[in-house]
Amino acid sequence: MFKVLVSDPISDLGIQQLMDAPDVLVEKKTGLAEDELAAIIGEYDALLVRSQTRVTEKILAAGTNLKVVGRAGVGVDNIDLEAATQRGIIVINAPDGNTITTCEHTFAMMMALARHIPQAYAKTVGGVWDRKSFLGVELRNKTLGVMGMGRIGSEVAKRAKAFGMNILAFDPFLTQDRAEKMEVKLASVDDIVRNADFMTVHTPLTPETRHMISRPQFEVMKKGMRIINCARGGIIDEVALVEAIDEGIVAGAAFDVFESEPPQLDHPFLSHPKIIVTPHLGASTVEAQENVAIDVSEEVLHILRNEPFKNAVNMPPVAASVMSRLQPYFSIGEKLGSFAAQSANQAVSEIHIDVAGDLSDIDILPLTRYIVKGVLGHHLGSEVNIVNCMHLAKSRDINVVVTKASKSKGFTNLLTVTLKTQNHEETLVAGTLLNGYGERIVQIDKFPVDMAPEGHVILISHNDKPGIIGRVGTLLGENDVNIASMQVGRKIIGGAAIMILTVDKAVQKEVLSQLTTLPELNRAIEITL
Ligand SMILES: NC(=O)c1ccc[n+]([C@@H]2O[C@H](COP(=O)([O-])OP(=O)(O)OC[C@H]3O[C@@H](n4cnc5c(N)ncnc54)[C@H](O)[C@@H]3O)[C@@H](O)[C@H]2O)c1
Ligand SMILES: O=C(O)CC[C@@H](O)C(=O)O
Repeated sequence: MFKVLVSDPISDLGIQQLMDAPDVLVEKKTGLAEDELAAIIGEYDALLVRSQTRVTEKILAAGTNLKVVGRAGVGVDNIDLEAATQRGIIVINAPDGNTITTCEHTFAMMMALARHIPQAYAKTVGGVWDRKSFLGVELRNKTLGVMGMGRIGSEVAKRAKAFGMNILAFDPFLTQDRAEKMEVKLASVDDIVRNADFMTVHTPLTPETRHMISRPQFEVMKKGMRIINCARGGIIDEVALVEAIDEGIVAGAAFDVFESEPPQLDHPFLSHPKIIVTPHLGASTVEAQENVAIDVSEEVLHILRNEPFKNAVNMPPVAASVMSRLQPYFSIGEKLGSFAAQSANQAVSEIHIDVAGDLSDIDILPLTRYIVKGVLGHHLGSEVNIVNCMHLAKSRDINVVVTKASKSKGFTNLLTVTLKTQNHEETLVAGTLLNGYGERIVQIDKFPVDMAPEGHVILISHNDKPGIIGRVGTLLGENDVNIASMQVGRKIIGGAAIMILTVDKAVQKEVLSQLTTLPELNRAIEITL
């Protein structure tokens, strides 16, 4: 039974599928301090948060059973990603579910800012009928600068067009082609600052975007600019903004987010007549909260059940079309890695992965990860997973080298894993998926073989001499080891050979030792797949 802790308020409807899952127990404990959460997290396999819980290194270190942290939302700045990656904890988010909601909030803020809605409301309900102080501006024919044309920025631009606005857009990944398709004008930060009437930011907060609008930008800014931030506090320099409003450069600002949340009571935004604020409500609609909770619950279930998942923040994204081609090879890839690691008898210094066949034209990094996980998993056990395997390999000075080729010896795809040791020994295992037969190992070192990689395998190296197969069979029989299948591979008659036996149960160490005392037999090891 998997235990899932929900530590922030998350829509019940959204997590219903987790609550209904027969193999999952969901517990809700919100408002816990770091120490309280660290004290109990060890019991849980998954943690579900919104933005309130700070998932710190301390909490992740105490989460000895933790496999996944799910963030019901986009931003993961409340989660220590590096600490999670080092521990092999997958961090997933729900990037799509609140896009429209946040875009609509941005629009609500822009319109409220243009027409002074909050200030006018406050006066009206306070008994003052003031029609003079709140002269607004139209959006039509105004220029809107959008910084960050990702999911939310693009939706904002689309709606702004419907309002008759002209759009200047800046995003390092926005091409001229895409800008034309979206009917926006590609611009620089400087163009926007100098020419827009309204400006809205939709970037993540990164070292590069932190204070991307600060004193130097305010100094050249078009007078009367109105600024909206429904992305992350800190993208716009709060202190410089207040100064720019007071100096008459900026006409007003609408902020949903703050550099530090919640802001202190004496934060200048809270009392400034030209600044309107909401308490990080961008994603707060019934629909968005359900969407993100549904998305994140689905992913958590996949991860707990060892099923393929997407949206892992601490792993590079992979297009669905690429994933569907790679996925069938994950299991054989991991088994090849594990087989090679069990077969190598020295510390590994390099994992060489060769992928030949029709997978050679796509990015095979996810498959590489499964193979590396297979190699490291033999020694590191459950500590290693596809999130931390590359990091673990690097931290152990194990070089991962990947090569690709289009020719694959007649197979649709042939995966070859070669482990190199510091004293230049090599262990090679190659495998494939055979139509109608499933996973096969087709080569071990220089020997062509044909075996299904499963269960307990005894791998013997010997000299190709008469009688050896009989002696091995007799010894195993005497020790109650039942042989399910046997294969022998050799390159030349009488030369070096290998014998691969699949047996019904694990073989005792003493039996393997006895095997090595047989004449002409050089090595006998057990490999479990
Ligand atoms: N207020 C809320 O409740 C709320 C809700 C959802 C998302 N958000 C925030 O909104 C922001 C945007 O979310 P999204 O889902 O659109 O993300 P996204 O990843 O789809 O888009 C972000 C875009 O910013 C661009 N970008 C990165 N660095 C940039 C730079 N230096 N200059 C210009 N553009 C840059 C990226 O190329 C990308 O296109 C994020 O910060 C997210 O955390 C806030
Ligand atoms: O309401 C929330 O959980 C925060 C939403 C938002 O900031 C996000 O990053 O998804």
